[in-house]
Amino acid sequence: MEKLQISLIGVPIDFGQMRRGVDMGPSAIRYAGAIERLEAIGHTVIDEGDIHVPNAAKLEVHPKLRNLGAVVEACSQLSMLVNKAVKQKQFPLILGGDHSIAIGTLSGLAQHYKNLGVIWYDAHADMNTADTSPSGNIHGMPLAVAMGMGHEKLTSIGGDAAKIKPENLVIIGARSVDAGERALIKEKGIKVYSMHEVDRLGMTAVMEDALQYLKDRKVDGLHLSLDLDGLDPMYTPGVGTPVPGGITYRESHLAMEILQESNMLTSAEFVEVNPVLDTKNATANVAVELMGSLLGESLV
Ligand SMILES: NC(=[NH2+])NCCC[C@H](N)C(=O)O
Ligand SMILES: [Mn+2]
Ligand SMILES: [Mn+2]
Repeated sequence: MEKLQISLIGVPIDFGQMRRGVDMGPSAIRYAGAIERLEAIGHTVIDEGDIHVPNAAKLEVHPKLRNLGAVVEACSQLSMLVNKAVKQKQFPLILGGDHSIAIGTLSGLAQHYKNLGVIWYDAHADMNTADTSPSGNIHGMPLAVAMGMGHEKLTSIGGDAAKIKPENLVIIGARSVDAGERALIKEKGIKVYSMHEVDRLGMTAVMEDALQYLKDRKVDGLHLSLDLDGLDPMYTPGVGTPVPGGITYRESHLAMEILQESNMLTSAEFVEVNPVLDTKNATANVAVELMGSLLGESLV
């Protein structure tokens, strides 16, 4: 296995939604031993620390985009850091924070990867715009923004062009999809392995199929965006928008191991860990264990 230079970037933001506390996610994941775990595999970790997240109350507010100004600021900074890491041939590993940060991550990656593949491991499709969102929460919008849809202040971070192509995106674990998102998935023909497919085909087939699909698309990089609410809340209770009937702990490790074996992965992010809602840091612990499987830990 290739030993990586991992650029670890924390994004302590909870402005993309309403449950306070997810801004403590990066600390919780660090306390759960992320760095030690990655170093034990043989990787080098360059810890960039946490980016500065400005006070939302002092920045632009928008009736349908909660804390717009703060999210734009944080994502712009993150985009630059991710871009810098990729330029230096490092592997960006981003710790959230709520899922709005993926706007910054994908923007930074898109400066380099012109045909980026994305695996979105999540109970949700995160593909709303201000017009379709039931909540006004930007953490439910990053995929729409990355495809070039949504408020100009969000879509223009790191350049106006769309950051990902709809046909290079694979969603795994979906089970709570809003009407507007469903319409967009249909319209764009986006590949979704919902819980139905996970149950029916099993995780091995889902992952092998997903990776073959992305290989056929000739992607030049592969990003994993893992929302801890993709797993069933019995394993990861510390998330702001839990949805029952999720992916199991074992299926998730298997998915990470298959991703590792593929040798395709070029970046990853772990989001929505909310210590305030967690029990004994269980969710951060799962995040770190999954990082281990994803980045080459072996059982024997
Ligand atoms: N990253 C997340 N946990 N997203 C949850 C989004 C929930 C819902 N679809 C919304 O737009 O508000
Ligand atoms: Mn989610
Ligand atoms: Mn999400």
